Amino acid sequence: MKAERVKAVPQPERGSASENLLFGGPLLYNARWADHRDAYFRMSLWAMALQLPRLVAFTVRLAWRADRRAMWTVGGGELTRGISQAVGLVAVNSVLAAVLAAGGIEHRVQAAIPAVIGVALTGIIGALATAASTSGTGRLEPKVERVATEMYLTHVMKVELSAVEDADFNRLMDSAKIGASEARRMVSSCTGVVGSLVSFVAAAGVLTVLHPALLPLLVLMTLPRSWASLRNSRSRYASYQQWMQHSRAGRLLSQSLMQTGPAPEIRVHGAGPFLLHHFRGMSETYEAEQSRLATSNARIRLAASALTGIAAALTYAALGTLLATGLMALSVAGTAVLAIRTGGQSLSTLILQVNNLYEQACYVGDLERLFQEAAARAIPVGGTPVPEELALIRFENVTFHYPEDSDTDTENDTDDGTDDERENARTANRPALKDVTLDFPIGKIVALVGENGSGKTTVSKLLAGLYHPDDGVIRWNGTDARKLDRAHLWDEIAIVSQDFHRWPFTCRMNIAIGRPERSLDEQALEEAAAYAGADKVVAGLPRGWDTLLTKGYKGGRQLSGGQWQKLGIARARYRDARILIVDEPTSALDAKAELEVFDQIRKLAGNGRTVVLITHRLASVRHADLIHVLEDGELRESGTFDELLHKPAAGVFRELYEMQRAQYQDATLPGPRPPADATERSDAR
Ligand SMILES: Nc1ncnc2c1ncn2[C@@H]1O[C@H](COP(=O)(O)OP(=O)(O)OP(=O)(O)O)[C@@H](O)[C@H]1O
Repeated sequence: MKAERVKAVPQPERGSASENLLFGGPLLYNARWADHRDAYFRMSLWAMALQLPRLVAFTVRLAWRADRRAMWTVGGGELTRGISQAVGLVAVNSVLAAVLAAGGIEHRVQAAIPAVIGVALTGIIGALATAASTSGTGRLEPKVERVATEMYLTHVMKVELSAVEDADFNRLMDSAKIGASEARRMVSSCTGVVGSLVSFVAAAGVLTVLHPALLPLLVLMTLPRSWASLRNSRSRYASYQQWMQHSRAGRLLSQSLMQTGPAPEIRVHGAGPFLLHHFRGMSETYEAEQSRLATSNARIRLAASALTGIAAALTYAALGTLLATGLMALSVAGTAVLAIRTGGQSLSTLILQVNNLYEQACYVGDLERLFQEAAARAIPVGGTPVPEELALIRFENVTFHYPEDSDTDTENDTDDGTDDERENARTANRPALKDVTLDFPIGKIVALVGENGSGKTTVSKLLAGLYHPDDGVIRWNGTDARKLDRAHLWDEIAIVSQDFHRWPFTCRMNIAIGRPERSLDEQALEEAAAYAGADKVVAGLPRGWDTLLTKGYKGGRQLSGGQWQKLGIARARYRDARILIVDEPTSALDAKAELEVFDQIRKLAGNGRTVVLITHRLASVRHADLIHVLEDGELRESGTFDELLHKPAAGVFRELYEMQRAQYQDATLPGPRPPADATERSDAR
């Protein structure tokens, strides 16, 4: 495919050529979305400043959880450092006062000695405190990140599937993930703030004692830079929020070039240069945003520097006036200059650290928000236990829509949209299941058949408790599935979905992960593998059960699609649940393996388990106890294989079956394949 030309001047609000071509439109979170949904964009600096203490407290709680001792070391170290700096400044003042006093030089030097010792001691104490704080921070930071990440993962792991599929929740997950690592950095920013605050307070105290007018001037000197830093942090954060989806898509492109999965297709289809070209296109669009940010930041900094310069000139002019008018002694002026320098430095560090803290707090705020959002969308814990003597699961008038993106523009639904847009909106809002009533008798094989997109997998996902109906109810022996304890419900279910996960672990773990809480049971593993025909796959691997099933790692092996499918079935078998859902279990299997698998599935139902079989191979559902036929999200017919085939008026099932049968009837065959040795003999002749 010929690559599209990427626009020289990217126009983010309309989307770059790459975004439009590959992702169907701009990937920015737009202002409308931000206005309505993200309070942080509407936040003034003042409002954020009010939030800051709460977010600092949140990080301190994380640090407390991670390592209390290290936290005390850091806090104590920073406090000691600041105090020693303050005492040092007072000692310097005493040294200067003694040296510049009247009298003989010998006498003056002697008088200064205790203060000099004080300066040295405070220096040593300050250095020791800094060392303690540095080592404490080094210990604390990785632990805080680990604790924050663990909390993040724990929350994410517990949300409903609908949240995981939601674009807004994904955005929050992205931002909060950064929050977990920013929490780590926030620890050192917090310690930096404590340290520089104490130093500043010390210098400010000394300065106020020297002359009260000097303190406001010192503060004035640093105000412009504080404003500039905070403003820049805020615009960086806002830009990140807006461009996050874009960056994720750019990473997706670069990662596809590095991953083993798409590697063969990328090579054979020559998609590499195409992807690289669009990676560049996406990056260039983002670079334009970064340039905009840099220019705006530079302008703000320049204005702030000019204002700081004016304030510094004012401060030193005031000091000169005090000195010239005799209102301040020379020794005091010397200390004042030192205090202004120390105080100024502390204040600059303080501003830098507060600025860091502010930026980090924005992300940590997202982490906190994720915790709240995840808690609101968490899978409920507890409920009615699943009935012991389960006889029937019934769908009663079930209607279900897949959750829509909250960012999806419903304006398309209005009269202003084009016909295509209205058609798209209509399709997007169409229910995946419409007023479906059907039964799953326990201990039987129930097949779900129908054309692509007819709703078979959706039925199985609702049955598995991954979603709840919008209308109607799913009853387990009469109890609404919503009321059932979801952990119990899932305990009853094993699922082999069409895209079951191929774990990049050993062969053993790829099956054992079907029941991760159970300690490894080698015999059960062997049985599950034999059940699915995966025993031959294991036997053919260089390290048997211990073979790593992923390419790109030392000793890693890749399996064929059919071999993977056997492992997937073995995994579900190892789970040993009462209800087994198999979605296209044999699509990648050869004819012999397919027959064997269906035979095994039948035997399973014979042992009192329920098998829900989703397949397009209609001949394979011959032995099902009950077949449900779906079309466009609606149940068209139900019955046994014979009932559906021999209905007086042909239904969907018979129509589909006839089509498949016709494909085989066209072929005229000369006879069965002769035995292998007979073929060889005839070839020899
Ligand atoms: N996660 C999802 N989010 C939104 N829509 C979905 C999702 N999964 C499926 N759909 C839509 O729901 C409808 C039913 O899909 P479903 O996967 O249940 O069909 P199916 O009968 O299993 O199809 P197939 O035979 O192709 O596997 C389709 O229109 C599909 O596009």
